[in-house]
Amino acid sequence: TRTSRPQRILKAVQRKATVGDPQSVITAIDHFCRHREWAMNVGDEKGSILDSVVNEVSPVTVLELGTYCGYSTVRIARLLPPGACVITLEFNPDYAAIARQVIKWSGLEDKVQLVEGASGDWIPWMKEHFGVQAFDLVFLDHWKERYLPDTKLLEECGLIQKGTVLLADNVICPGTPDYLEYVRNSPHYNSQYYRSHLEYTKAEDGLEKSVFLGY
Ligand SMILES: Cc1cc(-c2n[nH]c(CCNC(=O)c3cc(-c4ccc(F)cc4)cc(O)c3O)n2)ccn1
Ligand SMILES: [Mg+2]
Repeated sequence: TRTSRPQRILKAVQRKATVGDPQSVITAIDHFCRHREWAMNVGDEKGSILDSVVNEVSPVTVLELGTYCGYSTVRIARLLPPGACVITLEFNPDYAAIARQVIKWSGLEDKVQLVEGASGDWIPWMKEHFGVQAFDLVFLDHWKERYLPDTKLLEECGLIQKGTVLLADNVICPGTPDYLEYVRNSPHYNSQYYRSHLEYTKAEDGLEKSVFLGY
């Protein structure tokens, strides 16, 4: 097919959503991915859990690993108060280009910093480049085999401190077994599993919320 799936998602947003209305962007993407083409957005069911965690944490600085088309970026940014922001990392330049336009359509570009590149390359530069002390919330939604190494890297770089909340998508499907084992057995994290379903399907999936307790 001539266009990519992310391009078709953007087209659905431009056709169905209202500029400056983040909820209409979320609704348009969910409708398209449920009724037209599946895509790897966190989706409406797990998205509601994400919303409740964002509201509970009321973070000032958020790190999102794995932007894709910007669906969860919009979900998070729409709940942030003035002055708060989400830094989101995307590896694939084509996904990043679409995400920028989706975020712009939602009117939330002032609350979002989208960075292109690999998590492992960028995390060590976060403090210096963005003036970040530590993250209040980290949403892990990138390559599943990078969840554990990047969590350890965030710890080493001092970007996780007492009270930081890690929220991980896809801990069942596709699955992140080594990450789950780590946060559930570490004395430095208090973890809980939110059972749900893989976006737009009946397959089991869920989010794992882990609060860092300090050293
Ligand atoms: C900064 C940085 C960023 C990245 C990065 N950027 N964007 C991503 C996307 C990662 N997401 C997924 O692969 C994913 C897959 C499924 C899925 C697929 C197929 C199935 F059959 C079932 C489930 C479902 C999901 O919800 C997912 O999130 N990684 C990588 C490295 N460094
Ligand atoms: Mg995901």
